[in-house]
Amino acid sequence: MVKVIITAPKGKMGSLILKEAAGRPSLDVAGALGRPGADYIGTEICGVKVSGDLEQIIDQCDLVIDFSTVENSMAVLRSCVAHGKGLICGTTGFTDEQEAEFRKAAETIPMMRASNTSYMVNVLSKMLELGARALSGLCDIDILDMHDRKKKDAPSGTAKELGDSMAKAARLSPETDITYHSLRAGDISSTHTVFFTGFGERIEVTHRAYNWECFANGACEAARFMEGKGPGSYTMSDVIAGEMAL
Ligand SMILES: NC(=O)C1=CN([C@@H]2O[C@H](COP(=O)(O)OP(=O)(O)OC[C@H]3O[C@@H](n4cnc5c(N)ncnc54)[C@H](OP(=O)(O)O)[C@@H]3O)[C@@H](O)[C@H]2O)C=CC1
Ligand SMILES: O=C(O)C1=N[C@H](C(=O)O)C[C@H](O)C1
Repeated sequence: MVKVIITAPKGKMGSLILKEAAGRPSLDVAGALGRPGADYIGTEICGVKVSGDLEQIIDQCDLVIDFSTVENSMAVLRSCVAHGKGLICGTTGFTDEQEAEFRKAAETIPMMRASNTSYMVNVLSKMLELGARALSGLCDIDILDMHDRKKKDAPSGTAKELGDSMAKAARLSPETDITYHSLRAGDISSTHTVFFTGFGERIEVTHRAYNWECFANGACEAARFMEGKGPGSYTMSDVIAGEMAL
């Protein structure tokens, strides 16, 4: 059983992950980390005590699951490195320098950076690699991500990851061969469409999340996958590989 600490227990993602993880026999939720000073610090959510200080509780876990803010995630990363704990980070919007710090950390701790933990999105990514390999040079490739008006980052982390994996598979540049578009409006839940646009014809591939449960389920699957793993960089592709026999 993996002992986890879950951050942001009042956040849209953190609250769903906590609820899902608390009901899974494969996970033991050892604690939750809330925003210091928040009125819910010291209370219990889903039967789990919420602390405002990771240093006080981190030794009780094997792994931290963090879907919060860029600022908090950087602090969580440094704590995990200092204490030799694993980390699944689903937060998006990091700078290139911050992403490099995650990669460096993977030399000493088990690390999973995953901008999208939905099983279907990670299957979609494999399908898109095939599309990009078959169609590169024959069409334009565009990615449109649509999210609610409160989302902080654009393009989404998913759009960037899908672009990176297509570019790698088809030997393209993710910056110059793929174009990114973002719409932030109302309460749209995560929607990604990839357009392969030729002349006289076009392919559009879309993933729509109706809510955030697919991401919470995937985060818990990822935590189960991380059990017993040593230092290194792991991805959702590794998590789904067993299920897809890839
Ligand atoms: N990888 C994936 O599959 C997915 C990733 N995401 C990403 O996850 C991140 C969070 O998204 P979402 O849940 O929608 O955002 P929310 O705004 O709902 O949640 C952010 C949470 O961070 C908490 N927080 C802020 N500072 C701290 C701190 N110092 N210590 C502990 N908690 C803190 C806030 O606490 P408080 O409530 O007290 O303000 C809040 O609950 C985003 O980057 C988003 O893009 C989202 C969906 C799926
Ligand atoms: O903020 C969100 O909602 C989501 N963020 C992630 C991203 O930036 O790709 C994953 C998913 O799209 C939901």
